[in-house]
Amino acid sequence: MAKNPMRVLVTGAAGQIGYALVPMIARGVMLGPDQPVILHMLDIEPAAEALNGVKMELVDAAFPLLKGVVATSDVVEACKDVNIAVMVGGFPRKEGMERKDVMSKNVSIYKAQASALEKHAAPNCKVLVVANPANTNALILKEFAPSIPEKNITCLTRLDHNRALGQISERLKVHVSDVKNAIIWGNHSSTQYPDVNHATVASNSGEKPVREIVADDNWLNSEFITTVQQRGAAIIKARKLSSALSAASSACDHIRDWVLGTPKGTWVSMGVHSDGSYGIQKGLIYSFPVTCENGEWSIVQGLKIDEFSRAKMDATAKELVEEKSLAYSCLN
Ligand SMILES: NC(=O)C1=CN([C@@H]2O[C@H](COP(=O)(O)OP(=O)(O)OC[C@H]3O[C@@H](n4cnc5c(N)ncnc54)[C@H](O)[C@@H]3O)[C@@H](O)[C@H]2O)C=CC1
Ligand SMILES: O=C([O-])CC(=O)C(=O)O
Repeated sequence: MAKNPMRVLVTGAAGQIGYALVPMIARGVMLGPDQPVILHMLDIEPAAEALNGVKMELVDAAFPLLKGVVATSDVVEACKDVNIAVMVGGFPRKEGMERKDVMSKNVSIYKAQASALEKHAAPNCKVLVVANPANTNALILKEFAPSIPEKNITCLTRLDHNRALGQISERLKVHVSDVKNAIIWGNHSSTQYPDVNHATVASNSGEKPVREIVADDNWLNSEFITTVQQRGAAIIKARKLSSALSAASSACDHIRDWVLGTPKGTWVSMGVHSDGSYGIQKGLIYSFPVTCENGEWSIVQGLKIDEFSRAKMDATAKELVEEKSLAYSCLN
């Protein structure tokens, strides 16, 4: 029997990530090839004409899974009964800025949209915050939408996770799908800690630790980490615009794995509210390794953390604590 359509909200849908993301959702990349969708697209009034253009293109593309499109600048209409909310709306950073430099413009959006989601989204709506500073926007959304369960509010660090896999695959000249279980700890910022201490590479003789196969701790502990941390800035330098197709694709990966589950033996990175695991302050939205099953994520437990990792995990947590107070000062 055909499934009922799921309603998927994309905010900032007239922007560049939105433009890459909505056709992926309409093609089934996010929720699977047998899951019909109704797209809810929100943007601000000055972008209404462009948003309508995106809607026209969605109609023109005749996607079999797309059962309806709502294009609006009314946040209540946009949030009505949505099952998934992908929060992209906001302002991207420009060359030379850190992601927290867009804080004052973006956190107020997340405070305002929190109550609309809380009041009008479907019960158990899953929320993914993409707009920067992603962890802190998600934290603000969580704090101003107290009736949405904490476990339903996440932020995107899957792009960083995929970047880490990509760098290892380039270095080893193996296919990226043969590399797994990297971890992004912490903030989606330049303090994030890309950790490959538990990552593996598939080979003819089974899975081998990335550290053993790369056999260059100096590279793994320095250049690899900074390349992943600075990849967003490198894309901005090259494109004069921040990453969009990779962000859209990673947002689909994040929701797909959350809803449909992670493959056995594989974990992914998600920004989720901390329950105190690995000594990270409770309540922060921090990126952890997670597995997903039956529509729920859980933090992978029991990984051995060495001194080098501990210091980096704490440094990025400290930045999140500082961002939280900066966010509240912007809201006052
Ligand atoms: N977490 C991650 O991995 C990544 C996050 N980002 C972030 O995603 C965000 C969007 O990036 P782009 O699409 O490149 O930017 P963009 O500027 O092309 O699009 C953003 C859209 O949001 C809209 N918008 C602004 N205020 C809004 C509001 N109150 N409600 C609804 N829509 C609103 C704008 O009108 C615009 O159409 C930025 O904050 C960017 O830094 C970008 C790449 C990766
Ligand atoms: O770097 C930026 O500003 C955009 C972003 O978050 C990324 O590409 O990871």
